[in-house]
Parts: sequence; C-alpha cells; structure tokens
Amino acid sequence: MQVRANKVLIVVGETGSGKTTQIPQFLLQSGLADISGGGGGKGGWRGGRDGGGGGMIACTQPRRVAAVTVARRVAEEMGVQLGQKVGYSIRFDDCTSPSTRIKYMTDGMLLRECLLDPLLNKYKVVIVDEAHERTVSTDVLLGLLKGVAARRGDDFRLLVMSATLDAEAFSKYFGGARAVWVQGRQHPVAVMCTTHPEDNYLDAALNAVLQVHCEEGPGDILVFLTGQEEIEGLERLLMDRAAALPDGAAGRGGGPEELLVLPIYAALPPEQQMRVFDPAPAGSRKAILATNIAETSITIPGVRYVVDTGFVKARGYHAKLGADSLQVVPVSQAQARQRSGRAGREGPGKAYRLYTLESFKALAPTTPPEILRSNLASTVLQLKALGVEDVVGFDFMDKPPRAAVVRRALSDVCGAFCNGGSGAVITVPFAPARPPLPV
Ligand SMILES: Nc1ncnc2c1ncn2[C@@H]1O[C@H](COP(=O)(O)OP(=O)(O)OP(=O)(O)O)[C@@H](O)[C@H]1O
Repeated sequence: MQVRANKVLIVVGETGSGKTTQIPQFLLQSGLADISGGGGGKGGWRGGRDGGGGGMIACTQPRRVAAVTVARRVAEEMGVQLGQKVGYSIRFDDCTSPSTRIKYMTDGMLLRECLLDPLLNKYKVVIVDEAHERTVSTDVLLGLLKGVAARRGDDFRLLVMSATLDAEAFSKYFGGARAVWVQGRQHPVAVMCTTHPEDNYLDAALNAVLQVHCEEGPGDILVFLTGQEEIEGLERLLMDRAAALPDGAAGRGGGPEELLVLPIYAALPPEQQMRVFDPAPAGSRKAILATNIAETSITIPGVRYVVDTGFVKARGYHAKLGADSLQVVPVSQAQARQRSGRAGREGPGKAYRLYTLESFKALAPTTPPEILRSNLASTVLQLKALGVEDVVGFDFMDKPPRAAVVRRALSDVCGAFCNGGSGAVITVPFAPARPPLPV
C-alpha cells in the first residue's frame, strides 16, 4: 500500500471519488493507525484489521460544516455512534471520546493542538483534505506537518488530498513526495456554459433556478453566490417569482411543483445551516443558496443541479491601507470544478455555469494562496504563539515576501502596545542603560 511505503503522500482523485469518507476508513482497517507497542510489524506498524491499537487518524477540513457532516456520514457507514470511534472537533464543539480513532476537524483545531503537542504524538496519520484551498491555516499547518514528518519516526504518515490540487507543486514542497491518482466513481455531470456573457449574474442565477425548476426532472438545486447579502436578496426574489409562476409552469419537466429556498453561509447559526441537509418535503425541491462554504467536501443529499455564478468573495490585502478587505472576484478553474462536482454525488447531474466557455478558459487554473493576498498580522502572531522562532524564515509553500513578514512582525509589536495588547505576549528586550541615568 502506498501509504505504508511513503511517509508523505499526495492523493489526487476526482470529486466524489471517496477520498474524504473512504480513505480514513481504509487506513483504520489496514491497521496503519495502530500503536506498535514497540515490537510490532515492520517499521513500527502493526498489521491486522482495525486492531484497536489506539492511534488516531486526523482528517482536516477547511470548514466546520464539512468536518461535522463528513464525520456524521462516516459514523453512519461504519455503523457506530458519532463521537465514539468516529468523531469531529470544531471550535466550541468537541464530539470525540477516548475511543475515537478517526477524527474530522477544522485545520484551525489541529493548529491549536500543535500548540500543546508540537509532534502531534497521538496521531499516526494526519490527512490534510482539500489542500487546494490554500487558506492561511492550511499553509501554516502544511509547514508544521512537514516538520512533524521529518522529526517523527516511521510511525507517522501525512496525506495531502484534493480533487484539484497542483500535485507537482505539492510534491516538490514535500521533497519529491509521491503523488497518486485515485480512480473516481463520481456520476457524470453535464457541464453547460452560457453562450454569451451575462450582464448581471444575480439575474442570470434567478432565471437559471426557475428554468431548472420548470423544465428539469426531480433533484435539488445548489446555487453558488458570493455572500449573505446576495443570498438574502435572491432568496426573497426567488420565493416571490416561484409563487407567481403561472399554473402548470413548475414541474413541466417532471419535477416537483413547490420550491423550497434555503440559505447556507458561514454566519448562519449551525442549526440553520444543517437544514439544507434535510430531504425536501414530498412534492417540493430545494434551491440551496450557498457561498463557497458548500464548494468542497460536502455532499448535500438530493442535489442534482448546480448553478455557478462564477464569483466568490475572497480576502485581499490593501497594501496602502495596510488592511484586509473582502472582494468579489472570479473563481479559479479549480473552484469551478469543485462546484460542478457537487451535482454528481448521488446520480448523474447538470452544472450550469453562468459564464462562457471562453471565460472559463481565461480563469486562473488554481486559487492563489491566501497567504499571498492577506494581512500577515495574525499569521505572524499565530506562528509566534506556536513557538516558531524564525517567523520570517518559516517554511511556507509559497513564501510571502520577506519584507512583508518583517513589516507585519514590527507593526504587530507596535500594535500590541498601542492597543493595550492583542492577547499574545510579545516581550521587547530592555536592557539597563549604561551608565545609569539619574532617577
Ligand atoms: N452525506 C452523504 N450522503 C449521501 N452520500 C454521500 C454523503 N457523503 C458522501 N456520500 C457519497 O460518497 C461519495 C464520496 O464522498 P467523499 O466526500 O468521500 O468524496 P471525495 O472524493 O472526498 O469528494 P470531494 O473531493 O468532492 O470532497 C459521494 O460521491 C457520495 O456518493
């Protein structure tokens, strides 16, 4: 098995091929997470199927909703109670127990654990999932895990996974790590682009949803928008327009007649977010209005149609103001593929891109790493808190310019004094003046 033979492995596989839900289960069954007890099999591994040896497998997700729903699904597949053998850990919600062997968690939570246990000794395998997203947390985590893999013995394995990552770049970063492609079993998704550019993607999204609702067969619709305001606006419009459809218009294509509009975005309370996972009531279909929170990892049961506006709200750094801002920008090709992939999880699907094929080809192949477009203040502080001495020289996959790191480090120190401290303890080295000054 590749994981046994390679300390660091890059795993690429089509969306829906089973990376997130199946690989941790295979690893557990193969005994890779078992504790050798000092005299186990080759290289400290103990064989046997889920031998109960106690080591853990961590699988990180960029978002809370993914960590929770994937853990729930895997617990169901394994026929165990959530929080026992399979659990999750997100901020303010730790659903694990001493018997947990597979733990889904946000990358931020694993970073916190690194603070207490820099070698992550309780984990035999760490899987960084959806690594293509390249959030600051993921990049810091990758840097730390690279160090953990180098310092831990043969009893540690690191897997870096995604459907859309740049395998060559990741392999190079991990010193020529092996990359493997896993065969997909995703259902076919027919991808459609507009024939001409749309002036207003919100109008286009509204029309596309109504068109699918009226003309297509059963299946829920997942629409990608950029933020809460847009979602709330479209939610109202859609409900009004759906209610005003002429008799017999809805369901013409054999689908249900009622349209149930549901939002999902990060600021929505978790219990409301979870409503999108409930099946649509009989006689209706769900139109789920989502930000990129629903772009990766998750499977929303019932979704057969995806409407992709082609835009996302992304963090950007305003150098003159020295501040972060959220900007609406075109998605990358990788994000567009992830979005389409949500349509083929349970059966054949259709993805409607509200932009032309030429526009798709002109998109950046992958999403630029967040670290290169954000204020480094919190990253510098986070690295300091993690005990990283050389913040400027930290082994990032894509290094921010040195000057930017130094400038941030300095302004953080000043900021800590001006603002009465930001929580992190930064000591400025004072030395007694020589000769002593008169008091
Ligand atoms: N909650 C769920 N309900 C129904 N089916 C599910 C659920 N979660 C996963 N599946 C099924 O398992 C398949 C594999 O899902 P999984 O998340 O492991 O794929 P993946 O390769 O990690 O995809 P991605 O790269 O999009 O995250 C899905 O295509 C879907 O058929």
